[in-house]
Amino acid sequence: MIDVRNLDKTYVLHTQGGISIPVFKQAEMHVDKGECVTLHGPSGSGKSTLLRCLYGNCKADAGAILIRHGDGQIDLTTAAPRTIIALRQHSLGYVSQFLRAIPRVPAIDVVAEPLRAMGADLSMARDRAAALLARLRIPERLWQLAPATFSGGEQQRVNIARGFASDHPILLLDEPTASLDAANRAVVVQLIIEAKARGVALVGVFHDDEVREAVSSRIVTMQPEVCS
Ligand SMILES: Nc1ncnc2c1ncn2[C@@H]1O[C@H](COP(=O)(O)OP(=O)(O)OP(=O)(O)O)[C@@H](O)[C@H]1O
Repeated sequence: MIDVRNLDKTYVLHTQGGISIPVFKQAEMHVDKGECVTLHGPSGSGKSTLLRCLYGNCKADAGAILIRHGDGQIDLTTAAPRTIIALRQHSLGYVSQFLRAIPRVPAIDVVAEPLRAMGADLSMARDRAAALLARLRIPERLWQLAPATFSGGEQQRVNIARGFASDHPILLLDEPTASLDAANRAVVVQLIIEAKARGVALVGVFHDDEVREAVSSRIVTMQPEVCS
């Protein structure tokens, strides 16, 4: 589902004297259906950067990122913006660390939106959204409110519900359990295990050791590049 080949990434800080920050060189990764591959390594080793590259949010300097899309594959490093939009609509989901929702949209519609974009009808998408919000213990009285006033953990659970509501065959998870208590972490672990069983290919960063142990099919260890 994902094939990363010889990927290089260096940030260049043009506004700070052109300083270079090498992040990874010749990175390789392969993810099959039904696997959860975990990126692990010290702070600053490039886990979030690699995830952002896999979502097309960060441009690599060299190499290829092949993503399964329908019957074919798309190389994210060379794909046109409209191809990346189609890929995100149908094939590639992403749970970021923080919820970025359109203001004034009720939580239930924030969660239902990716399913609607895939063509689901409104009542089916809202039913699925409601089931996930309930599973993630968001009180029903909040469902019709916009998440802007929710607590950090509530916003993150809305974000997770949104990621798992759609049926993307690939799902990227950037520290989805960071601000959750033990009971909610357990729900997220269960959602990941169920997604694997459905054949979803997942790539995640999990700082919590127990979560990592529970969900990982394989762990890819990243080391910080040393500047010379
Ligand atoms: N937008 C950016 N511009 C310049 N440098 C960046 C940018 N984003 C990340 N970096 C640098 O790239 C390196 C890798 O950062 P990244 O956030 O990918 O690491 P990480 O392994 O996810 O870290 P953490 O575990 O602390 O979240 C760091 O040295 C960071 O300073």
